[in-house]
Amino acid sequence: MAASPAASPDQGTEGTEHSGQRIRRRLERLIGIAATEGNEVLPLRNGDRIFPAMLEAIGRAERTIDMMTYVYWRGDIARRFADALGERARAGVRVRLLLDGIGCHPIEKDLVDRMSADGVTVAWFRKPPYLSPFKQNHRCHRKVLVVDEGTAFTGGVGIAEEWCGDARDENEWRDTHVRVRGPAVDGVAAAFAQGWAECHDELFDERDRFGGHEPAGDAVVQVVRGSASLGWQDMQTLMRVVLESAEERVRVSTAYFAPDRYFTELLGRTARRGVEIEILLPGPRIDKRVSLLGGQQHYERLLADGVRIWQFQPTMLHTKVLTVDRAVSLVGSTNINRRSMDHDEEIMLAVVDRDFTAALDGHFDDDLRRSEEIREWRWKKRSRLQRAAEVSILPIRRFL
Ligand SMILES: O=P(O)(O)OC[C@H](O)CO
Repeated sequence: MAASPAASPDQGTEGTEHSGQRIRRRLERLIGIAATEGNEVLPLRNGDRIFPAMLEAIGRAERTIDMMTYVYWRGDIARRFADALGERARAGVRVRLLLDGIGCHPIEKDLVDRMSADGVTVAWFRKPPYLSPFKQNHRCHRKVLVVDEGTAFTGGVGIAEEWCGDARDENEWRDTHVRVRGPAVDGVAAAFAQGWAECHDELFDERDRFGGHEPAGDAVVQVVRGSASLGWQDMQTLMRVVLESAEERVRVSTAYFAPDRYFTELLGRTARRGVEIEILLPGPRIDKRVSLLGGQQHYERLLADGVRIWQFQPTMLHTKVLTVDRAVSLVGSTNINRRSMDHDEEIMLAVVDRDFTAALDGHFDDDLRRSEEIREWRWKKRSRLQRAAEVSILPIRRFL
């Protein structure tokens, strides 16, 4: 792990290790997926660090590149990825790119044609209109890159100009991605394989070696995949277990916060039993105001329960990160909304690592310095227009 550790003011090393181990075992038993040891997980903050790391890994690929994304839009960065993937395909690397049929709709068609001509196998995930209406609502929201079965990336970043830069102003979105090395790469690769299997006949070939992984670091990682479901699903269990296990502090930073009644109540209940709950959300620069409204209907209740809520001011906040008790971090594609919990294909890494968690908590502290807290007394005095807007989205809240 490359992050600089921050000593916990409230909890010593032993305490965080105990919390981490307890949450790890609960997750293993209740989700049924073993965590792996010996991983290196490197946090990457904003496009200035995320994109060079991804492009570097692509450039070094010798055998296989698998990439899936919900967002592949436009701009110079979109062309740079297409060039990098195409160059490797021309060099004989097997390159597979899975694009969500709705999320990636804005991609330039000639980029897709160019990549295909270079030998990249491009597949579309549930692309309308050749789709049953029952499937339209279930999108591939995962962002995954796996290179040579040994290096993986996941997190919130989309391949588009909006994500370039360092969150300095409204044109540079704030996001967090991670690079993973070690046995947890298999779980990330499986998240790609699940989507690919649905869209393409060939799942693997002789270029996949299926070798073992050398230890690459100290982090314990469980890879949790979420999939559309009518009933309870693993992503919901993951969130429920970490909230119910938290003893000291939970920090959430999420692009889209519109939980259902169950998770709203669970957040409130967790705060009422004395756990500090801090939620960081986008503010005036949010790209989808309707999503903000979906969460704002819950603010009054959450604030009354003692939950603290901030809104990030400079630009769109697009992160999907949660830390618990300075011991465990969740990072991946999952927002705290119904789309991520009920409808879409998601991936989240549960990372049991004190240093990694300290690094993400440090990012959170930095972000708070550029955020405004929502105060309960002021929120109660919000305008009638705002209240009416909150009510107006109720009929569509289950799709947010
Ligand atoms: O769904 P997210 O969180 O990946 O965000 C992508 C949005 O469509 C951006 O507008």
